[in-house]
Amino acid sequence: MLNAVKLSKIYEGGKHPVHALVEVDLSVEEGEFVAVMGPSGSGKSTLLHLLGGLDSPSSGAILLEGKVVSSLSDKEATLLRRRNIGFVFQFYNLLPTLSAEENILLPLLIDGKKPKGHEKEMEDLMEKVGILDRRSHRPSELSGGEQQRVSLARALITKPKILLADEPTGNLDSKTGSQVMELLALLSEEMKQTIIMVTHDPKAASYADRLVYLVDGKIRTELHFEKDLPVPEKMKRILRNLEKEE
Ligand SMILES: Nc1ncnc2c1ncn2[C@@H]1O[C@H](COP(=O)(O)OP(=O)(O)OP(=O)(O)O)[C@@H](O)[C@H]1O
Repeated sequence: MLNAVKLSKIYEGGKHPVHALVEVDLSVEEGEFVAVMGPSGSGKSTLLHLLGGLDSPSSGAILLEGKVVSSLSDKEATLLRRRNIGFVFQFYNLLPTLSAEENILLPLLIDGKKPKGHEKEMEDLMEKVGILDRRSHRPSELSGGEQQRVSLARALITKPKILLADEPTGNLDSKTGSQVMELLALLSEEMKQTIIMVTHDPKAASYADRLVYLVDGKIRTELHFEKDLPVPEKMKRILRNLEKEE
């Protein structure tokens, strides 16, 4: 589904160039749920931004379903993002004046589509993420967990090939965070949604199928979890890996 080949990013402009990513190779299968962890400054967000076409690499390539997407014009990259990539962020990024359902339909409007034909999809999605009874609420009338569910539905309304999540539980309490992670795991398992998630939280990472651990812009370790391995067992392995790194 998604391949990064010798992906490097150098930020120029400061006193010294920063080598944020150094020849990273990564292949993600359809329906796979990958967690990316690593110390602060190890290149996690840079990787996510490059994979999502928000920034371009200094060298190397990104292929989406075999097609090179890392050297597109700005216009092409915008269309690619709109139609193939869903984003979820730590602070939800919902528009405060719009209701939950208006927020969810926004990506379709931006893409010039009429929301009318998508009512059923939207309702199915709202039901799936558990906010159907909150459809008319504005973000300020929703809890953090509910807002994150709205932002998840908004990211999925365009049926993106890849869902990219940057610290999706970073602003949630532990219980609400676990509920959101259960939802992501369910989406990957049942809807074959491909997900790449950056997180600092070992518990959140334990819901993924694979952990990619970055250090100094390179993949230091990868843990592949067997299917159906319980979350607490995955967490033990992740914590063991973190101990080894520290
Ligand atoms: N726009 C930029 N210009 C210059 N340097 C940058 C820029 N963005 C990131 N960097 C640097 O690149 C390196 C990797 O940053 P990145 O944000 O990808 O790390 P991260 O692992 O996501 O960190 P954190 O966990 O703290 O969010 C860091 O040294 C950072 O200071």
